[in-house]
Amino acid sequence: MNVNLKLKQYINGEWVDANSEETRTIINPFNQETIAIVPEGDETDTKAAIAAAREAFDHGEWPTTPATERGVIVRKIAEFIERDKEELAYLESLDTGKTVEESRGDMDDIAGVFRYYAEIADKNGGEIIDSPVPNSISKVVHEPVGVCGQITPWNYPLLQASWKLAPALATGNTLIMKPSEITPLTHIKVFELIEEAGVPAGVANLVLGSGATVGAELSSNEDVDLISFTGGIVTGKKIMQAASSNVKKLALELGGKNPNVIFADADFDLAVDQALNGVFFHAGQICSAGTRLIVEESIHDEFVNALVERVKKFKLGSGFDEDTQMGPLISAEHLAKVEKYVEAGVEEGATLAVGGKRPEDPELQNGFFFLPTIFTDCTTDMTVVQEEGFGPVITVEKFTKEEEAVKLANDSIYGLAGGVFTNDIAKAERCAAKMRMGTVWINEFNLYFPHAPWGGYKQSGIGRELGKLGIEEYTETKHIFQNLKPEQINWF
Ligand SMILES: NC(=O)c1ccc[n+]([C@@H]2O[C@H](COP(=O)([O-])OP(=O)(O)OC[C@H]3O[C@@H](n4cnc5c(N)ncnc54)[C@H](O)[C@@H]3O)[C@@H](O)[C@H]2O)c1
Ligand SMILES: C[N+](C)(C)CC=O
Repeated sequence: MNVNLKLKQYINGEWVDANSEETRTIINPFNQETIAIVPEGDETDTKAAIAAAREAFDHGEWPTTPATERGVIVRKIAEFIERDKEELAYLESLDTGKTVEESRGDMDDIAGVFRYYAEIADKNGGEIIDSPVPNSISKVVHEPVGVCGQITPWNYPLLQASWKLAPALATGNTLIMKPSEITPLTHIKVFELIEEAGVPAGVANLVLGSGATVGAELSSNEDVDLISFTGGIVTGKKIMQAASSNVKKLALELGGKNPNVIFADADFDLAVDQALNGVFFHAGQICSAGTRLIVEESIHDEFVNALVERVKKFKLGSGFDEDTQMGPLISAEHLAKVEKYVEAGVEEGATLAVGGKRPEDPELQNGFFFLPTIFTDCTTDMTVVQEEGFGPVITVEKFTKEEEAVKLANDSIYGLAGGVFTNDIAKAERCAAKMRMGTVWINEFNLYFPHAPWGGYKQSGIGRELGKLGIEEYTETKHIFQNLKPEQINWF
């Protein structure tokens, strides 16, 4: 596909190179070929973008533009994403290695997010509340927070960006977006669409560059009012510290080590299928991947055998081949991390049921591939059970009693998501009520949509994206009290 992309940063309505003129080469994780050379911005580019966003917020029209008009513009972005879906899906797969079919699904989801926030942009108009004071009006209004820094990861580049861009724009904020330095292509494209939709100059800015420079400046700069971050827990903690500089509002969407509890009375084939999908989709590089299987002892062996048989038949390959089920990992660095993680599992005594190494297929040698891997005989104290590996690796633990399954599921510093498979709905509801996670799926795994909030308990994060709560992250709430018959107090 021939794509005509600007390959620049977007600051104050202009497409610009990095101040330093430095660049970064973006590579295809399937074959390590160069796919683009983009500007490598730094603190100076970031400061310029923050100044533009500050000016647009403090003196521009966007924050006071009627919400209905902002909704029209956000809806246009959704329409342009639908119009350019093939191009966007192509760029996302080129950049991340995920199958193009999956990227097409992401683009549908992304357009849906912009549509959802376009629809509710003008439905957050505040309320009149009962005042205890006679002859007074007491009203609550919602206002944009101000200048927002937004930082996204490489695994779902544009999807995670849409969860931030759409509500921020709909509510009248100005923003600076920083994508992961290794997957900037669909961000660039969507900023072209933001410009085409008529978002005024300075309102939405895109700075490309590393976390240590651009990300750190966004997090610590006192002209930024809010920082919304999606990424790893270690980075999240750094951002939390940096954001204390001016007590920024903070939204953190961090990692997960997500349990999937399979009871013996579950629909067996459904549970096997969803367990595989819940982990190996996008080669396990999903925050909510159900990498921690907790299986009732009476079906454990049969369940593991069924998983292994299916895993052996997976087709690894280019995301652009129609029969590919699983693409490569994102980078050489990440592949090395996953290998080390698997080595730790072996050293700690887990049994390797399948996978555990790079594939030997000659066609895959230039890509960052790792075989789908299943560990059995796992216990909660193991690194592979506690840490987020972010690769195609399942650990399997056994349980005999419902309370034990819930206890295992909750034995984690994370609390992003989890699943329960059973045909006993009362049991499923009991487990869901006790599982300490932002999302619990019953007889389903890894489903998300714009109307339902997304976020983590415990160290999986702070705040919520999507749904009505997703818009609240981008608004301040103000109480305005008006005395219609003021009287002197005469105290002093
Ligand atoms: N909870 C969710 O919804 C969700 C969704 C997707 C990914 N994730 C998590 O993201 C992680 C994988 O993504 P990753 O490897 O890109 O994460 P990462 O934390 O390494 O990087 C994420 C972003 O932060 C930037 N960054 C790095 N150091 C920074 C710093 N000091 N200050 C500011 N920004 C900095 C990076 O450049 C990148 O843009 C996983 O842990 C995954 O679970 C969570
Ligand atoms: C939030 N989600 C599931 C879209 C991507 C997580 O990595």
